[in-house]
Amino acid sequence: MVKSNVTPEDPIDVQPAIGLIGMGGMGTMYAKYLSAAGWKKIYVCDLPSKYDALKQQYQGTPGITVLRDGHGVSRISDWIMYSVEAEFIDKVVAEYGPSTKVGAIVAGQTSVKTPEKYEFEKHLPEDVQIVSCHSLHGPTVSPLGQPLVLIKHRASDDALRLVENILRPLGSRFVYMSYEEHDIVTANTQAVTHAAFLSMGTAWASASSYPWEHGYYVKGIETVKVNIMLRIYSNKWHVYAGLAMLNPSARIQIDQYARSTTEIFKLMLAGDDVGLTKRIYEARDKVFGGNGAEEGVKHRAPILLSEDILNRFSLGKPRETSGGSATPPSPTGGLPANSHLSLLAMVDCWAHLDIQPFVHLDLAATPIFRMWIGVAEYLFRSQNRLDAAIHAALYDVSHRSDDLEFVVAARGWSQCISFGSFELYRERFEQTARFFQSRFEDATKLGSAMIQAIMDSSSDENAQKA
Ligand SMILES: NC(=O)C1=CN([C@@H]2O[C@H](COP(=O)(O)OP(=O)(O)OC[C@H]3O[C@@H](n4cnc5c(N)ncnc54)[C@H](OP(=O)(O)O)[C@@H]3O)[C@@H](O)[C@H]2O)C=CC1
Ligand SMILES: O=C(O)C(=O)Cc1ccc(O)cc1
Repeated sequence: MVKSNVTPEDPIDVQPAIGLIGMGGMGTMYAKYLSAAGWKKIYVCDLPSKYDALKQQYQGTPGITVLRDGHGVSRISDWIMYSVEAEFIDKVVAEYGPSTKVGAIVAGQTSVKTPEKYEFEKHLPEDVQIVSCHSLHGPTVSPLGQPLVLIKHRASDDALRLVENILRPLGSRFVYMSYEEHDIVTANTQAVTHAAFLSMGTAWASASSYPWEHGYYVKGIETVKVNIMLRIYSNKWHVYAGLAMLNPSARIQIDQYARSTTEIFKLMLAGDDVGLTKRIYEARDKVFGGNGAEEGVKHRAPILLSEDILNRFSLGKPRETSGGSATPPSPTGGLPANSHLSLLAMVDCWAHLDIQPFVHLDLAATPIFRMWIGVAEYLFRSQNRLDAAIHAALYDVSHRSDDLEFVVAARGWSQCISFGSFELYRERFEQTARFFQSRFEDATKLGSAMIQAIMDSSSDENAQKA
């Protein structure tokens, strides 16, 4: 085996042969960083039908050799990563797994690990080691400082060291988990968070309303909601479908999210002031402070930037509101009061499932999850803002039609995911995505800048603490 403490500065004949099967968003990102670091033997492939185009694309790129298919890559590589759709992992590993080089180490980049583990165990030869991985961010986000999960499943310590050394140039933070822990954590963080944003998008699209156009969703945390929703719908549908439908824990979390949304909406319709306030306060205390919350949660610095900075990333302009500069600042920033049903339901859902989002935040947060907790925290840690949301939920009907659409959408997504049909999921996703398509380019740029600003501000804070 290649020595585990190898670096890109070592001569080519002692460097590991790195294999990448699947050259979509994630495979391409890994190829870029590993080649730039100086690894000199990187073998890549996608489907054989894309061989010529890929060869053209990588002509002259240092260290990268394009091969026709996964057999070629598997036969010569010491570390191989499958970066293909989770839906196809069975077929792809069944085909190329048996060609894996004797003693090689195999990984998958799939966002859901239960099927990957099963297929690796079924199709990889006994002498092959398994150290899987998962970058907890999309391909357009810089990997620097982001969590990169490593799963030492069937491997020696030396094999793990070698994988760490191969991947070090990404600059990510290694997080160690088992296959099983991975799927529980990502169901708690990604799957249920995506359900909220998918539902927002479907609700707005069903109401034929661009949220940045009528002036309700253009400031502060509304900006975050809109930008992240657009970011998700501009990504590949299969990424979200796979992690929601193939992860055994995800359906339970997504079902609870729909249940929380519906039950809160019923309390709103009934005008049940006491019942709604009790329910929301109990959830708040459990997740953000009070009985049952971790001590550290109550004292940590907030995640989000100031409202003024968030406003810079808005796709729209606020509606003119009455009242001049003498008007005192309102908890809603002068906009019609929003019930923030999506957030009330999120915190209620975390509370019901005994999920402690801040524990996941420190361990394995994706940028989107980090921002979603930030938004929830912004609302729930301010008594004024939370009370304004509860008051709006009960007595202000300006957002009521959006809330109704949201309830229907959340239930619809949960039901779709429970059916487990990729085709149905794709149709739902693409129907909403088509409605927003014209703004994807702007939203991707704004969203990336917003994510970077939030990441930078939290690393500044950490640096100050250190
Ligand atoms: N995008 C994201 O934000 C993240 C994704 N992931 C995970 O990484 C994996 C890849 O995702 P991503 O790169 O975004 O998806 P892409 O769709 O961009 O890339 C997957 C690539 O694999 C190709 N492929 C399919 N079958 C084969 C095969 N038999 N041999 C070689 N290549 C094949 C696909 O071709 P074709 O399109 O023709 O099917 C496609 O080019 C997924 O499992 C995803 O869950 C993990 C972290 C983040
Ligand atoms: O940050 C998120 O949740 C994203 O949407 C990007 C993403 C998608 C899939 C992954 O496996 C990891 C990250």
